[in-house]
Order: sequence, then C-alpha cells, then structure tokens
Amino acid sequence: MIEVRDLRVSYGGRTAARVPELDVRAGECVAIVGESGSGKSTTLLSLLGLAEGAHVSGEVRVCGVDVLRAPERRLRELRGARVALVMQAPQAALSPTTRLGVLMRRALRLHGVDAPDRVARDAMAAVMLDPELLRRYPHEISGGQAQRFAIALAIALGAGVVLADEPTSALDVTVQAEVMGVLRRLREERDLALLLVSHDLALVSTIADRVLVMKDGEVVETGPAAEVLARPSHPYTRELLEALP
Ligand SMILES: Nc1ncnc2c1ncn2[C@@H]1O[C@H](COP(=O)(O)OP(=O)(O)OP(=O)(O)O)[C@@H](O)[C@H]1O
Repeated sequence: MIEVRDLRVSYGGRTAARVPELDVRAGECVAIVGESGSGKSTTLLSLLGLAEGAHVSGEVRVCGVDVLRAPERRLRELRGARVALVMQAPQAALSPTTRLGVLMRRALRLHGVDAPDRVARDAMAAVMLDPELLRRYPHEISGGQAQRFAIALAIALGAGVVLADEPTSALDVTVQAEVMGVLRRLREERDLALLLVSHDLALVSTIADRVLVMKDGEVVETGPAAEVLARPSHPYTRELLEALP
C-alpha cells in the first residue's frame, strides 16, 4: 500500500528527511519514531504530496499512485477517499459551522457511497462513538472523539491506509489507549495499512510490526518492533528507550 525508495525532502537546500526504504503492506503497522524535529511529519506529509514549500525527490507509491509525479486530481482522490490522515488537532481541520453528520454524509455522497446514513452509523460504531454525536458541531466533541471521527470518516469512505501523526499526543492516557485500541482492531478487521508517527516508543511498541527510528532527518535504525525494543543497535534508540518512564 505504501512503497518509498530514496525519499529526500529538503527545505531551502537543507535536508529535513531522508528515507532510503519504507514499505507498509495491507494489515501491517509501521511506526516512525524520533524526537521533535527529526523529520517524522515531513516524511508523512510527503507521502500525500503535502509537504508545502519542500523539494521532494525519490519514489513514493501510495495505493498504486506515483505521488511525486501524479497530477493534482489523482492526489486529491488519494487524500480524499483512499488514505486517511489523522492529525494532532483534528478539530481544526473540520468546518466549525457544519455538524459532523452533515460533513460525513456530504463526503460519502461526493464519493458515491450507497446508503450514506447506514454507512455513517456503522462507521461511528466501528470506532466506538455514539452515532448521536453526528448531530454535534466539531467544537462540541473532545480531542479523542475528533480523532476517532477522523478515522470513522476514513473507513466509511473505504480508505485502506491510515497515516497518523502523533495520533494521541494531545490526549490523556486512557483516551490514548482507546484510540490505539480502535486502530489496532480496525487494522485486523479491515486489513488497514497503518503508518504511525510518534516520539513515544512505548506506545508504538504496543501496535507496530516494524519501526524506523529517525534522528536529524536520517533513519538511524529500522527493524521488527520487538527486536528494536529488545536489542536497540543505535545509541540514539537506546537513549529513546532510557527516556521512557
Ligand atoms: N515548512 C517548513 N519549512 C522549513 N523547514 C521545515 C518546515 N517543516 C519542517 N521543517 C524542518 O524540517 C525538520 C523536520 O521537521 P518535522 O516536522 O518533520 O519533524 P518531526 O520529527 O515531525 O517533529 P515534531 O515531532 O516536532 O512534529 C526540522 O528541522 C524542521 O524545522
């Protein structure tokens, strides 16, 4: 679902991220871990052609789309329906004067989904949200609910890939666990490909199959999550692990 080779992203001649290889297949979860400024978000945004003002080179294929060469129309299709982007402050991305249900039905109609009301309700149930929330405005729901709504919208549209940027950093621990639980279950039930970006190696190790550790824009270590956790080979990974509470 995601295939990256020799990705290099730079801002004004300065390299922000370099990823030689990254693959995420259906039903798989890969995490990019690293401290602030290490290049995680830049990498994630580049996968949808959203790294604004950046120079991006290499090969990026997402759901079969050649992202660095595709016309804007193909990219919009990819972003709209096939890939879900779950960000830190999801409410900010929702129109404040549109009820969640209206927003979801509009998106479903736009993408030609049959029986939008039923699909909307089923998607809400799949992320463990009360369908009654569809009557609310974005500011009337919590951060965790907004993230789950973003995931619900994606699965209602039939997205096969979820890109999540620090999906739970603004949330308390119980809500974090809920959102991760939802992602874990959906990945199994719907064979979703999941790419998570986080500074929290502990959180990521509960869900990821593989991890990439980034520092100063470079991938310093990569491998199966369990192996990297048990036997980190790079001093920076050991530092990240030692920083855990
Ligand atoms: N729009 C931009 N213009 C110029 N430089 C940028 C831009 N976006 C990011 N950078 C730089 O690219 C580097 C990587 O940033 P990035 O946001 O990818 O890191 P990150 O690991 O996701 O950090 P965080 O966890 O804080 O989000 C940083 O040095 C950052 O300052």
